[in-house]
Amino acid sequence: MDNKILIDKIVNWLKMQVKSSNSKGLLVGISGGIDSAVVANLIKLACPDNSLGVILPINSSENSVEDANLLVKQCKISSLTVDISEEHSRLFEKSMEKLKNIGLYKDEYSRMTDANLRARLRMSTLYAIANNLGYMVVGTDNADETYTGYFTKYGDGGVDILPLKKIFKSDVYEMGEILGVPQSILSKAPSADLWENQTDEAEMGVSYDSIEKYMRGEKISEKDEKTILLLHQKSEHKRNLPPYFEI
Ligand SMILES: Nc1ncnc2c1ncn2[C@@H]1O[C@H](COP(=O)(O)OP(=O)(O)OC[C@H]2O[C@@H]([n+]3cccc(C(=O)O)c3)[C@H](O)[C@@H]2O)[C@@H](O)[C@H]1O
Ligand SMILES: Nc1ncnc2c1ncn2[C@@H]1O[C@H](COP(=O)(O)OP(=O)(O)OP(=O)(O)O)[C@@H](O)[C@H]1O
Ligand SMILES: [Mg+2]
Repeated sequence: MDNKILIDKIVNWLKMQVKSSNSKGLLVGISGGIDSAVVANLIKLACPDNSLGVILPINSSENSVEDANLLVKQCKISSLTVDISEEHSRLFEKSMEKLKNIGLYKDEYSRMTDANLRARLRMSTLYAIANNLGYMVVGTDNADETYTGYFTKYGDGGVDILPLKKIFKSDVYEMGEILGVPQSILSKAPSADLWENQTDEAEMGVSYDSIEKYMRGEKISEKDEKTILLLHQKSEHKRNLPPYFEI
């Protein structure tokens, strides 16, 4: 589908979601990356007077905060910044200290523990703001991330609606270009920004290009196919509701 038409369709869908849920508006976390840049533009178009972008730095690089602010200017969305660096380090250190005290702490998982806590603290903060405003939290996960499970369960995955869930990353970029997203955001490598120099493709071990080809049924290398399948299988639980004991 033509990406201009896609934008109109998603904007209409967002308006319908607000109406059918009796919500007062929509908000999104703005990171300085392309997915949230596109979502911020879309919610501003759908709800010009009742949309909000929230910038949530956690010892984030100056560069990503700058890009987040640039994006706010570009799409003219109302915004606020809540720096939660201190809350993050306090909670992380306090809980890990308790684990250390009972001899259970595992240093090798420390980086991922810290990273996922960032995503979940952002989720909690977004919901605190959404509760107060009567808004819904809009997620930014795209088709590639959904398929590979490249998101934190109940972190950036903990949202009310997902406008990009079926959209490939390459189409998100094209939509970004059409919407006028700043060049610095369009040209940088996708990153969860959860630790220094993290990039999505290096961490997943496969390129977005291969993921999309695979999802379209096109031929890719055996190695990439194996990697994608493993990521998909390992993350199955994230795409389902929690299993429960049936009486
Ligand atoms: N089979 C199973 N059935 C039910 N639950 C299961 C389970 N296996 C693990 N779990 C649970 O899931 C947890 C692991 O899942 P999770 O906490 O998500 O953690 P995990 O999948 O290990 O890590 C999240 C990944 O997403 C990436 N990420 C996060 C945030 C944003 C972005 C981005 O693109 O911006 C990327 C991050 O870099 C990392 O690679 C376990 O601690 C356990 O609680
Ligand atoms: N510093 C931040 N402030 C507010 N929200 C954030 C921040 N970092 C991450 N998020 C939220 O988590 C989402 C997931 O991050 P992710 O990196 O997948 O998307 P992105 O940064 O928008 O695009 P890209 O994948 O190209 O980096 C973001 O889209 C955003 O909604
Ligand atoms: Mg990012």
